[in-house]
Amino acid sequence: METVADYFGSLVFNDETMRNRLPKDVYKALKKTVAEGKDLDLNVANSVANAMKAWAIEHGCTHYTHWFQPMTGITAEKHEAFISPIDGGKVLLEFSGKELIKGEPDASSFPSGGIRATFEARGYTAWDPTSYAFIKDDTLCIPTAFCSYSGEVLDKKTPLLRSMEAVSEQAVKVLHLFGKTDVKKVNTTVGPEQEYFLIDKKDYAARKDLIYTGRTLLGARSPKGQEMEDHYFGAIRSRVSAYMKDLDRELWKLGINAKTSHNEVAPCQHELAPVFGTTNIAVDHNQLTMELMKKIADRHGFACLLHEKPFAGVNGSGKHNNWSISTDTGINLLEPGDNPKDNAQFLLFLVAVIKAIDEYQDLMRVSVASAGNDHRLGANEAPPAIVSMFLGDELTEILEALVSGKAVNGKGKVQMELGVHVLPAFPKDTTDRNRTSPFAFTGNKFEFRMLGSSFSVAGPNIVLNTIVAKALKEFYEELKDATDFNAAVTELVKKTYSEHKRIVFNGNNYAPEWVVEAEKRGLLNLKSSPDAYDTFIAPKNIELFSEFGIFNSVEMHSRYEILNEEYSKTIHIEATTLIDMVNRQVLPACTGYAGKVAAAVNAKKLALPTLECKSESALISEITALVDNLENAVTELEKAVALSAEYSGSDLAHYTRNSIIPLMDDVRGYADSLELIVDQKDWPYPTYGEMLFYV
Ligand SMILES: NC(=O)CC[C@H](N)C(=O)O
Repeated sequence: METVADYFGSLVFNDETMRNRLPKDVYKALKKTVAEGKDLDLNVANSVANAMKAWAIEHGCTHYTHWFQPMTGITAEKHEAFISPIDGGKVLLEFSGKELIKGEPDASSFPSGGIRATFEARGYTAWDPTSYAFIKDDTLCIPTAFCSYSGEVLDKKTPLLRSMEAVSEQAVKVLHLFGKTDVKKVNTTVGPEQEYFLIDKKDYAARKDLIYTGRTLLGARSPKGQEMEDHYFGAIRSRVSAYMKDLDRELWKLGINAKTSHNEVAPCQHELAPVFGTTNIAVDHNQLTMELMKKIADRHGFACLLHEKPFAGVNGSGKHNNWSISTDTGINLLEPGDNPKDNAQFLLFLVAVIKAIDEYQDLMRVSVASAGNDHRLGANEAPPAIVSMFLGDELTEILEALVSGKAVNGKGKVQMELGVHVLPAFPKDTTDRNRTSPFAFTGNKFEFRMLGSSFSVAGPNIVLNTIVAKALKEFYEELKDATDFNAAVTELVKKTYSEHKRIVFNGNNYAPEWVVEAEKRGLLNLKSSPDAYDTFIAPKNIELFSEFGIFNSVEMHSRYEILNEEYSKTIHIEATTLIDMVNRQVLPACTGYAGKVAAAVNAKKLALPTLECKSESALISEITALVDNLENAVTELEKAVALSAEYSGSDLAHYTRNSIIPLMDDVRGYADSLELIVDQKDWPYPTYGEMLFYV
C-alpha cells in the first residue's frame, strides 16, 4: 500500500529530486548559490531549467508560471506553455535558464501605492531558489520575487527575504561574541496555525455578503452559539473529516508538513497547523494551504471561509504565528540552555525580543491591521489591539531577580546570583500558557496571536525579523568592545529588561482592567486599522526599514497608501453589498410578509367581523416601524457612502471607520430584529442557525 512517505513531496522539485536529476557539478553550484545568496550563473540556470522541464512534463505539465506574491495578500500567476513552434507545423517543448530566473509579466494592475503609473507596465519576477518549484494544476510553479522596472519592491517576498538576511547578519555577529564562530547563518522559523470555517456551499451561494465580502453583514444570532464549549476539540463530523483527509493528502504532495487538525471554538470552525519551517518557505506554504483549503472545500460541497469574522458573536479566525530563530548549527536561540553560558545567550536574545516589541509596538499592530481583523481583535477569545508580551511566571521571576539582585524564590527551583557564569539552568518547558496574550512565549518560541486568518504571514514576519535585527545590532555595538564580556552581557540584560518590562503582561488580556493598566504603562492602544496605519510612516519606522534595506521611504509610503486603500475599498464593498441586500432582499421580504399578515387579518375580519386580531395588528405595526427605521438607516448609509468620494488616502480610511461603519451597524440592528419576527419561509437568505447548525 502507498504510504504518506511515498507520495510526500511528489509534486515538488525538492532537494532529493534535484540531486537525482541534476549533473553533480550543477547541483553543487546551485546549493552553493542558495547557501551564499549569490546570483545564479546562466549555465547552471539552463541546466536546472532543463531538468525541471523534463520532470514537469513527466508529471503531465504543459505550462510553467512564475508564482509571486503581490501586495494583494494572495498569490499571482501567469501561465506560459512550454511550446515553441518549429517548421512543419510541429512544436518543441522549451524552458530556458533565462525563463527560469526572470519573468516579465505586464504588471500594471497590481497595487503599487502610486509607485508606478499604469503606463509603466513593466515588472520583473525573479526566481527565489530558496523555495522549491512545485506543480499545481498541471503547471510548473516557480516561486519568485516581484519588483518594478525601476527596482522598487512590489511584493511581500522580497522584503521578507531581506528581513531574514538582516536578522541573520546581526544574530551571527552577536553569536560570534559568545564564541559560536561556527555559526554562519541564522534562520527565523515559523509555524502558522490556520483557522477557518466550513459551511455548506448552498448556503454560501445564497448569501451575497459571503460571496462579495467573505463575511456575514447581516444575521441575527441563533438560539445556540458556542456557549456550551462543545465544539472545541470535539469529534470531527465525518463530512469534515473527509475534507481534512483530502486536504492533508494534497498538501503533503506539495511537501507541506500539515500536522494537526481539530475543531475550533465556534460551530463549523476548524484549524490546521503545520510543523514549523524556515520563514520564507512557511509563508509560501501557508499561501498554498489557504488556496487548497478553498479549492478542496468545493469538491466536498463546502465553502471555506478564511475571513477573520465571518459570523458576529462567535469566535473569529486567527492565524497564530509561532516564531523562533535558530542557527545553521541547529541551535534554537529561544530555547533556554542547559548551562549558564547558554542561558546568558538565551536571556540576551530574549531581551532583544522584549526591546524590539516594546519599541515597535506600533509596527507589530500595523502588521496585523485590516478591516476584517478589526472585528476580531478584542472579541470572543482573540487578543486585544494592545500589543503586549507574555513570558510566564518563571521567566519573569528570573528577569526580575536579575534586575533586583535578589535570589529567585518561590518554587525553590532556581537559586541565582548575579553574574552570567552563575545563571541557573532553566526548566525547559514552561508549562503555563496564556491564550489571551498577543505575543506569548511558549517555551522555545513566541506565538504571535494577533494575525488574522486571511493574512499573508509575510508582513508580520518582515516586522518581527527587522525589529529584532535592530535590537541585536544595538546589542552588538554595546558588547563588541567589552573588556569583561560576561559582566557586560549581564548588565545589558538587566538594563534592557528594566527599560522595556512595561510590555510584559502575564495577566488576562481580555479583562477591561488591562486597558486601564496598559494606558498607565504608556502602551499604545491603536483601536482601529486606520489609527494603526498612521503610525507606519513615523520617522522612526522609516529609519528602521531604511537602515536594514528592507524598504526605502518611497516604498513605505506606497505601502501606507495600499493599506489605507485596501481598508477603504473593503468597507466600501461591504457597505454597497449591505445596501443591496437590504433594498432588494430584506425590505421586499418584510413588506411582503406584513402584506400577507394584513391580508390574513382582512380575511379573518371578513369571516368574523367581531374579531379584533390584536396580535396580528401589533405584528404589522412592529414590522412597519422597523421597516421605517431600516429604510431611514439605509438612506443615511447611502448618503455617507456617496460622500466618501470627497476623501482619499488616510482621510478616507478614517472617514470610513468613523462614518460608514456605525451606519452599517445601525442598518444591521434593524434588519436583524426583523429577521426574528418575519416568517422563516419568507426570509431571503440562510440564517446563522441554518448555516452553523443545519449542516
Ligand atoms: N482557541 C483558540 O485558540 C481561539 C483563537 C481564536 N480563534 C483567535 O481568533 O485567535
